[in-house]
Amino acid sequence: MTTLPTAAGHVVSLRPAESAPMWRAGDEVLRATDLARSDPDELTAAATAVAAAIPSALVRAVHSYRSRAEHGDVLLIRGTLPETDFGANPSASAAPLAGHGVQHAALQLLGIMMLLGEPFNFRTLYEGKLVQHVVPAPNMEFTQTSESSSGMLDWHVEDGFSPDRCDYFGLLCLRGSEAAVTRYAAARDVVLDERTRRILGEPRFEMAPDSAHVLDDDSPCRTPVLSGAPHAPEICYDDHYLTPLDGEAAEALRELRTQLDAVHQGHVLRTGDLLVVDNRRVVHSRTPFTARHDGTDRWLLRTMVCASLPRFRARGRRII
Ligand SMILES: O=C(O)CCC(=O)C(=O)O
Ligand SMILES: [Fe+2]
Repeated sequence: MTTLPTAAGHVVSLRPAESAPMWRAGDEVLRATDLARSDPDELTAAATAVAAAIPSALVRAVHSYRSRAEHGDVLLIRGTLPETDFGANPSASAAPLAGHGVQHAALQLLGIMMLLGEPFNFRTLYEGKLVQHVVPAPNMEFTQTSESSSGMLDWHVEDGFSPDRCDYFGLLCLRGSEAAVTRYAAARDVVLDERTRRILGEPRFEMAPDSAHVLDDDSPCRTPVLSGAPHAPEICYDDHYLTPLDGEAAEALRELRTQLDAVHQGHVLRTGDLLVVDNRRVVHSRTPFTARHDGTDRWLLRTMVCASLPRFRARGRRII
């Protein structure tokens, strides 16, 4: 395994010999089970077989990321999938995990993400699927959702309207697009004067749910934008769904927005790349790409993780 600290985050590249035990564990699971019929708890339990086969160097890298994140709040793990044809991509985020290739990939994604906590989803998001497809969908090109393509997917955190938003999410690339750059900016990298920082730390903002959620009540919640310890600041930001409640708050938000553009890093995801993002400390976005809608489009799998076991248990279920 090679590890490469960069300004953007930490990159870990697995050699095929290191990934092979995980792939074999996945194959064994799939010989006995069709995961398309598994519920979210069964899917998670199945992925423990992959988790148990993770090479120790990767366990160490993920542990160092989750405990100190000294190389950044994003971790890129490369070489997680064998060179396989994953077939035609589905054209909706909530599509089932159909077929051996995508089920295999879902197990790798869940198996590794479990090192950070418990996978979960909102029941209001993509039919509560534990593993969602990030694929371009017809007529969704310019939306601010996982199904967008021709339009920029602007700066956001996942589910900023909810205190239950994930602590981490993982994006596993089955098929990339050279035009699609996944961009990220960490709260600890933005440079702001004391006054702006103070205003952003006050609940002078409202965050509304994004359009991907199907909700009865879509009223916004009051929130600060920056929070947490000074050495590990957290951020709750969205270009479209966050509203400042006064003029000073609006000005502070504009300064933050400028900083996100100034300090961001980016990565073009390729097959087998797993990008792990700290959703409490990082804002992300994705540049436009062209969708063909012919089954050969860019295709990622995404899952979200709750890192606090007491918080996870208090919710009482995996799909909340
Ligand atoms: O497509 C990407 O690289 C990012 C996707 C994303 O941010 C999302 O689905 O919310
Ligand atoms: Fe996102």
